[in-house]
Amino acid sequence: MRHGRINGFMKKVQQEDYIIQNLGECAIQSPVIVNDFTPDSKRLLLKQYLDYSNTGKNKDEKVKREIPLSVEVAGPREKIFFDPSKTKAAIVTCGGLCPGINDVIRAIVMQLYHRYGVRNIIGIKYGFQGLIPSYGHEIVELTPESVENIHREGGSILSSSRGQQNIGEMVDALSRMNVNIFFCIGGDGTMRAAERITEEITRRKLSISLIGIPKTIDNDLNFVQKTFGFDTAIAESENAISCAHVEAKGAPMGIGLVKIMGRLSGQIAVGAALAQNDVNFVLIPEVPFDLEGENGLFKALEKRLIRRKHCVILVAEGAGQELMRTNNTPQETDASGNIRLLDIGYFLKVRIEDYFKKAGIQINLKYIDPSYMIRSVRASASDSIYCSALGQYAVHAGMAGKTGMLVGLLKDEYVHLPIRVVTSGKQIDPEGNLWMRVLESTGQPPSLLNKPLDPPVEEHVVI
Ligand SMILES: Nc1ncnc2c1ncn2[C@@H]1O[C@H](COP(=O)(O)OP(=O)(O)OP(=O)(O)O)[C@@H](O)[C@H]1O
Ligand SMILES: O=P(O)(O)OC[C@H]1O[C@](O)(CO)[C@@H](O)[C@@H]1O
Ligand SMILES: [Mg+2]
Repeated sequence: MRHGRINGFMKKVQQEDYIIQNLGECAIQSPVIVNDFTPDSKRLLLKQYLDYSNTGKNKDEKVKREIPLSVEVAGPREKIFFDPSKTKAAIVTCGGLCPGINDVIRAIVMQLYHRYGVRNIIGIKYGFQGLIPSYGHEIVELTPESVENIHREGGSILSSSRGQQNIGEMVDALSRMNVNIFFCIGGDGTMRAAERITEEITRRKLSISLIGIPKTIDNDLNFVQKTFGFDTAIAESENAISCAHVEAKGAPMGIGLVKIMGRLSGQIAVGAALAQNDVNFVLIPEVPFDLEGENGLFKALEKRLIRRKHCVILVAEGAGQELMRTNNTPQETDASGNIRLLDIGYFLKVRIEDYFKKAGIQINLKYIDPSYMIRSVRASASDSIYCSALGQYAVHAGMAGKTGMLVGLLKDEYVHLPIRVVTSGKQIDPEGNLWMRVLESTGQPPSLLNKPLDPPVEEHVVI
């Protein structure tokens, strides 16, 4: 039996209260096409926590061996590891810019200063470069006054960078500067670096806590329900999609083609399509498609144009890369080792125009690429709320001496995740409900392939 607070009164809540009424037996087959129907017998456990505080010694052993799959819940701890009056904290921001970085920096500084009384907080400039003396970047002091208004601006007051730095040299710098807690704000690359930095700190037996905060508009960190900046990026994409829709409807046989960021995952494209509902085709890296052939994109587009006279296509920048590459295409990478993508937006524009020219159908295609405009803005209200929470929970974790971990939302709960589990990359499941909802709301064919793909060998991690 559980208790719930309703209108200020405590009310006993029992399992019977959660039974849903049915009008009667359902005897008619549903016309909805999905891979998995949801049976009434599938239920969500309500806020189940597990408390193993009275287990005596070897608690970690107990978690490893006896406790079912679970993660540590974030929050202030009764006992902390670092003495606030002697604690020095450092903050770094790495990888691409993202809405909300300044909100997180502000939240960390305010929480350290006002809740814990930490007075020594520094900012590392230009990502991990700032820890390498030869770059000559200054170290900046962070105070409540210096961060007071930074959340009103996009970008990062500390700036950022890409490119690998020597792990040993970075740990030398942290140790030389007597840093006790190192907050790393970044995406998958940053977390891979953070994992290696933690290993080196552990190898040297240093008492430096490393806490990650999940930043990236791509929302591609495993187990993290949502990275900060993602919601804002979706909201910012809306304008480009609306404009594409207006342009498509404003001319005979109009096509609005929008390319949106999203390197290895189409999370932003999917989110924007579901938020916008003017999109007719969503193309993402996780779902391959053919251009030509009876089931390919061109034929589907032609059918749609004949039927509705206009069409909006939203393509994630990482989609359809295999259509543009030949065996001789060089595989270029950026300074951090991320694969440089070929331009699917321009490629599709040229190929679609070419197809309809050959088919003798006059179209009007307008191509929009909002590019960096979706990530260099300030955070939306919902992202700002998320960023403050992440900053606050990161400080609680750091002060408690936790390390090699990241704070994040999982199943609507703030949790501590070991950094090693988040870096493997999160993608949209083409068989999952999210993609099914995209297919339903766009009306695009379930597959734009002429030949079905071989079934996947690996199983998806389901959380
Ligand atoms: N395996 C690694 N070892 C050491 N450093 C790494 C490693 N992977 C990435 N880094 C470094 O981490 C930093 C951030 O990585 P990256 O540029 O890939 O951005 P990110 O954190 O993934 O963010 P985003 O994808 O949102 O831009 C870079 O300085 C990069 O060189
Ligand atoms: O800043 P850069 O190096 O051009 O990076 C662009 C990439 O960064 C991201 O914005 C975030 O990883 C991606 O969506 C995009 O592919
Ligand atoms: Mg990345």
